[in-house]
Amino acid sequence: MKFGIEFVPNEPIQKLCYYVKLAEDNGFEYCWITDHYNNRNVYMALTAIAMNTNKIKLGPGVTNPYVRSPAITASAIATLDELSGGRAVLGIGPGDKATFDSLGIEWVKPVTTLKESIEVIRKLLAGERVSFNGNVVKLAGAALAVKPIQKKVPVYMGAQGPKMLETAGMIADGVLINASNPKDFEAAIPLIKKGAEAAGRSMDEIDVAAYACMSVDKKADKAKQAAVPVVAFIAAGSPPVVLERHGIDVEKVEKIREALKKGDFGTAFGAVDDDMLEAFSIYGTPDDVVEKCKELAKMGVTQIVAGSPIGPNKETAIKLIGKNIIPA
Ligand SMILES: C[C@H](OP(=O)(O)OC[C@@H](O)[C@@H](O)[C@@H](O)Cn1c2nc(=O)[nH]c(=O)c-2cc2ccc(O)cc21)C(=O)N[C@@H](CCC(=O)N[C@@H](CCC(=O)O)C(=O)O)C(=O)O
Repeated sequence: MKFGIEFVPNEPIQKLCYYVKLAEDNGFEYCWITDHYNNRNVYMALTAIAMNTNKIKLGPGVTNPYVRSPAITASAIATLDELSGGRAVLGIGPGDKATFDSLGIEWVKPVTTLKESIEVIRKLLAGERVSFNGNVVKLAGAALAVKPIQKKVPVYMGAQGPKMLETAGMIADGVLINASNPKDFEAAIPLIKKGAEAAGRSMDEIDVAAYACMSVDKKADKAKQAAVPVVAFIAAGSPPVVLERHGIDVEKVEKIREALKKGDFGTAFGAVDDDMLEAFSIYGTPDDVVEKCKELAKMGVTQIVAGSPIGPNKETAIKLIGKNIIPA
């Protein structure tokens, strides 16, 4: 099992560099930085992290082809790969509607847009002069003047919907799935497999990553409390099919949604119950978390990404994961 770590760049980048270096020293292999316009810039964060680390692979987890043209993403990834000595990975997904609404961007054909974007990004990174007349993506003789170090920069897709998962199986080197519970992978992996088989690929070529809400502490209850706020947002953003899969009380989720909209975090977090915590996070002592990681491995997960909050105390949690969970 590979381990990754996710950070939202919503705190000073110098702090992120410290945490990622600590994660690298504790055996984490991947660092994923989320990409939302309202947080610190993803590529500036990745640049600083690349300059402060030596081994950990790093990349956006995940960017999207709407806020930046695929050629700009290809240029950023080639630059990151050169700067990091060949450690860049590209995590790219369809982005989210709320963001595009606030930016006045039309969310055109996400599956097609992802497919075409990944195709042209790969061509640009391979040093080709690209003319492409797709349904969505158009290029006329575009080429990069910067070459990545890696012959083939791994491309991971952020995906949750069935078509997106199938597409990831067809074209991606990895899939980053925002989920923490084996039931979600029971549903997702057959779809990825279907896409892989349709493209004549084997599942061995695909790194299936659980992009999980994780909270680790020596005290289980402290870990549980720290997971509550993140789980509230996940529950509120989960489609009905996911709530049903986990038998989550829809009324309680509606209550959380309304409270979050009003900024009433006390009510929202107070409505988070154990079913939601089980469904949408991996929390507890290192031993608890090892057991949950083993269950995910049995489902076919090959990378576990420790996502927010990581633990009540990030530094302690990173060390606990490095010492007790990664080696297990
Ligand atoms: C578009 C959407 O795909 P989805 O994968 O479910 O999107 C949910 C999330 O994956 C998406 O919002 C991600 O960008 C969220 N996301 C992040 N989003 C961000 O904006 N920033 C992040 O940092 C981020 C991180 C992240 C990490 C892991 C992860 O799994 C997701 C992450 C969807 O609705 N898909 C459906 C429908 C697809 C569709 O639109 N089909 C249409 C059009 C077909 C076509 O496009 O050609 C049709 O059938 O007509 C499906 O897959 O079946």
